[in-house]
Amino acid sequence: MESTLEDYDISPVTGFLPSTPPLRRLPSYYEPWEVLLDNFHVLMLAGRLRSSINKLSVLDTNFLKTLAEYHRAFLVLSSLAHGYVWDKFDEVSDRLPACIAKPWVKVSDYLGISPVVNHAAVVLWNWRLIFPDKPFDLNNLATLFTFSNTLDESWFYLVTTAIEGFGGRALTAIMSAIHAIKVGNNQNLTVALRDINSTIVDINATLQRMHEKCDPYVFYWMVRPYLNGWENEDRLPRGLIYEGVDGNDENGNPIYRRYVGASAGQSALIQALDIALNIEHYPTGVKPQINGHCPMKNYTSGNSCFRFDSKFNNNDTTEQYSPDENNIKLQQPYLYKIRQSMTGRHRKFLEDLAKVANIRDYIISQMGYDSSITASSPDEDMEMLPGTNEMVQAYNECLNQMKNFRSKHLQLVSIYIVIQERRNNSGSHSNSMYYSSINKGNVRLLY
Ligand code: HEM
Repeated sequence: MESTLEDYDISPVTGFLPSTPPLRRLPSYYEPWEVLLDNFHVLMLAGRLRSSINKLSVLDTNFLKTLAEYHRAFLVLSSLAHGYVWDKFDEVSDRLPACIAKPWVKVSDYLGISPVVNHAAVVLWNWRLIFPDKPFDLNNLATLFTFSNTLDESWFYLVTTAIEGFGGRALTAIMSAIHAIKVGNNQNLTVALRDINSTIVDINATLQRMHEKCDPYVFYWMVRPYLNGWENEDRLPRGLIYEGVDGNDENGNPIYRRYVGASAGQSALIQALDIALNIEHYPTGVKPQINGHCPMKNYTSGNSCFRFDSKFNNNDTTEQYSPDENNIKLQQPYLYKIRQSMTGRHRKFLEDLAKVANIRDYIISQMGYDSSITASSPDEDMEMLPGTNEMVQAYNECLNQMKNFRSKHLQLVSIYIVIQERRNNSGSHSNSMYYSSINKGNVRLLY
C-alpha cells in the first residue's frame, strides 16, 4: 500500500468524503452550467430544461484546476444530464447533447469514473455544513442539489453522507489494525478492532435514521427514477448516445454507452470494512466452489450476498495473504463492477487494502485454530471465531455489527423498494401515466 490514506484521496478525519465541504460553485467561466442548475426545477416544470440545455455551448474543461472543481463539475454535469434524459414531463431521451456529454466524459476520465450519476456525486460531493463553525453531523448537513426538490431526497443523501463521515475513524482504525499485525501487537489489534466496531455501531444507528425524514413513496416514485443509469434499462434498451463523443459505428449508426446508475453499494467505506474483516460479496447464483457458504441476501430480483473467504485457515501465509485476483474477479463481478463508480484513487485503495488485509487470518494463526473452524454453517450469515479471548471477541463483535448493518439495510430495501413495487403491481398508482410508465414491474437492482 502507499504510505498514507491521503495518498488515496482519503482523509483520516472524513474518510472518502472530501476533507473540506465540497465546492458550491464553479469558477465564473462555468456560470452557464451553474445557472442552469440554479433553475433546474423551474425549467423542468416549465418544460424548458431540455431546450435550455440544448442552447449551451461546449465548454472547455481545461479551466478546471482543483480536485474540488472536478468534483463540483461532475455533480453539476451529472445532474443536468440525468435531468435531461429522465425529464419527468417528457419522453425519455436516448441522446445527450454534446454540450453536456463532451465535458462530462472528460471530467469523468479525469476522476477515473464512468459518466453516469453515482454515489460519489450525490453523497460524497453533494453536502455543506449549515453552520460552518459547527462539527460535521447529520443535524448540521444540507445537500447542494436534489432532483426532486424534496426534503426526503435531501435526507436520503445526507443519511448516507453522515455514514461516510464515520469513514475517517473506521479507516484509521483499519490501518492501525494492519500495523498492529505487522508488528505482532495483539493488544493494539484488539484496541483497533474495538474502534472499528464502534464506528460500525454508529453507522448502524445512522442507517436507522433513514425512516425519520425520507418517505418511501417519495423516494421510490420521485427520486429513484432520476438515479437510473442506462444499463438493463427498459426504456433505454440500447443505452445512451453521448453526442460528440463516440461517433458512429462502421454501419453509420450512433454508438450507445451503457452504465448502471447510483447506489450506495458504490460506497468504498462499506467495501473497505468488508475487505478488512474478510467479508466478501458474491452475486446471486455465483456461489464460490471453495468451502464456505454464501447466504443469499434477498434483495428481491437482485440478490447480493457476502461470505468469508475460507482460504484463510491455511498455514501457508503467502497463500493466505495474497488473494488470487483471477479467482476473485470471476466470483465477484458485482463487486468489481460497482467499483467502476468509485474514483480511481478510492478504487486503488480497495485493491491495495485487499492485498494486505489479514485480520482474520492473523487471529486464526495466533489462536492456533485448525481448519475445522472454517467449515460452513448453513444457519449463520457470518462465521464467528470460537473462544473468549478478547482479541477474538473484538473481531466477532465487528462481524456482529456488520451483520446488523445488512439486516437493517435489508429492511430499508423492503420498505423503500419491495413494498412500493408491490403497490405498483397491484395498480394503486395506475392513474398516473408517468409513474406507471417508469417501472414496468421490474424491481431495479439499484436505487
Ligand atoms: C432507502 C435506503 C436504501 C435503499 C432502498 C437501498 C437499496 C439498495 C439495493 C436495492 C441494493 C442492491 C443493489 C446493489 O447491490 O447495488 C443496495 C446495495 C447496497 N447498499 Fe443500499 N439502500 C439504501 C440505503 C443505503 C445506505 C444508507 C447505505 C450506506 C452506505 C447503503 C449501502 C449499500 C451497500 C454497501 C450495498 C451493497 C450490498 C451490500 O453491501 O450489502 N444502502 N442498496
